[in-house]
Amino acid sequence: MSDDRGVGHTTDTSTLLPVDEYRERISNLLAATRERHCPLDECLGLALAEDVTAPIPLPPFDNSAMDGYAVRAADVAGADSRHPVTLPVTADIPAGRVEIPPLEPGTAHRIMTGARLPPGAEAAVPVELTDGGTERVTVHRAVPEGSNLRRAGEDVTVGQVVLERGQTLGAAQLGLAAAVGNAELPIRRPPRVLVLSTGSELVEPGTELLPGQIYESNGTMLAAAVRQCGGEARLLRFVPDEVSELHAALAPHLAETDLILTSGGVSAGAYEVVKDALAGSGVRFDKVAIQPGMPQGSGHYEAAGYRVPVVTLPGNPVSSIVSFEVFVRPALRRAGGHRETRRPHRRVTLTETLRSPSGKRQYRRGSFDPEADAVTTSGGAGSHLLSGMAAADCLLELPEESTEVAAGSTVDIWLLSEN
Ligand SMILES: Nc1nc2c(c(=O)[nH]1)N[C@H]1C(S)=C(S)[C@@H](COP(=O)(O)OP(=O)(O)OC[C@H]3O[C@@H](n4cnc5c(N)ncnc54)[C@H](O)[C@@H]3O)O[C@H]1N2
Ligand code: MOO
Repeated sequence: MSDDRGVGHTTDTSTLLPVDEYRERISNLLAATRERHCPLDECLGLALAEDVTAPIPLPPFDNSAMDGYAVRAADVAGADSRHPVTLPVTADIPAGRVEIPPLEPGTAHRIMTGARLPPGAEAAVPVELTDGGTERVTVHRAVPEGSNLRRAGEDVTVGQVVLERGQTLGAAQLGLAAAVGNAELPIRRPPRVLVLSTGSELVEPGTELLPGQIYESNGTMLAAAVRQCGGEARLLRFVPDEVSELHAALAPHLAETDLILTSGGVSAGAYEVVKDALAGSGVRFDKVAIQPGMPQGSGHYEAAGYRVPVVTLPGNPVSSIVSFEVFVRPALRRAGGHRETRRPHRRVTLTETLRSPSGKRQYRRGSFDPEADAVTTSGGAGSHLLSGMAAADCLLELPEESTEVAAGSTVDIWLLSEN
């Protein structure tokens, strides 16, 4: 039975592995993935393998920032509502027009936003400050030289590094890569993760649930967590608590797997299939000084000439996702070439008093209030309380030495919504 610290009293904490040491061990388990070139629309969330430099400036040419008229500033210098200036319109320049006639003194060209500026033009007069004429245009207000223009290279210069190796490619980064002319980018291949749950009590969601059965949820959750951090997940759903079935499920996938990630079957019960199948064959089972997530396994799965890294997470759903966050996510980020391997951390004020188990680093689930720079827990400490995890936008990190953290004190949080 667990107390409200979310941990039973049976564990001798002096034998537990420190959290940071175990995280390091998992990170060292995975090799960096290979570099390859990838079309832009397949690069979202991946890490850049090389710096990207701009072969062209941005904007590539001087252009108008407004729909209106390209003019010489002196030609409209005296214009106001009582003394409008009228100029002949001698060309029409839509965006994309390549050949542009020069602007002669005393004339205007009608020009659209993004269209190349004609030689000789010094400003653009927005159409709202004119009568909108197409043969002749009457300008009601003077505009200073340089108004409403966008100069070549004012955003990006030729040779500038626009994206850096290790950067995670999001929407804006991919937009910039396209804007300077890249059809593809050098990226690091996402780590391929085989996700497998174990447990004879598990039933496919969407089917009937009999007494004693539960819907399988860890596989879906962990596969999504892998994808969210830039990995490629193959979800094998689940196998019953049978050692032979576990080996059979893994066999067809070993050639194209960088990490086998299991959940369940690693604690002290009579039917611990993961432990039974993997112990003594290159996988170590340890207890780590973390709550939730104490029983962990890691090493290499060796079969049919393959040697594939494996991490076995505990089956309790919150233990499973929290230990993914703490141990597996940083390893996958590093293997996939991402510069940022950790979630953003902040020090914020705790709104309530929390008890935590001595000798274990506890991760509680929380809601961060950026206005108050404060955090409140979402649900209790129990490792079965998945709805509190789903409501959370951060993890609270309570250190090993603390048994009580008072309301008003400062705690570390990891923001789950960013990066
Ligand atoms: N005598 C002891 N019992 C337990 C210990 C211990 O040290 N001594 N450790 C406890 C802790 S802490 C954890 S965490 C769990 C880990 O157990 P397992 O990894 O062996 O996981 P299971 O027993 O298979 O399942 C635990 C729990 O989670 C549910 N589960 C499992 N897989 C899934 C899934 N894919 N989807 C949804 N839910 C799943 C399962 O039904 C159980 O309720 O052990 C404690 N016990
Ligand atoms: O305390 Mo267990 O590790 O339920 O997670």
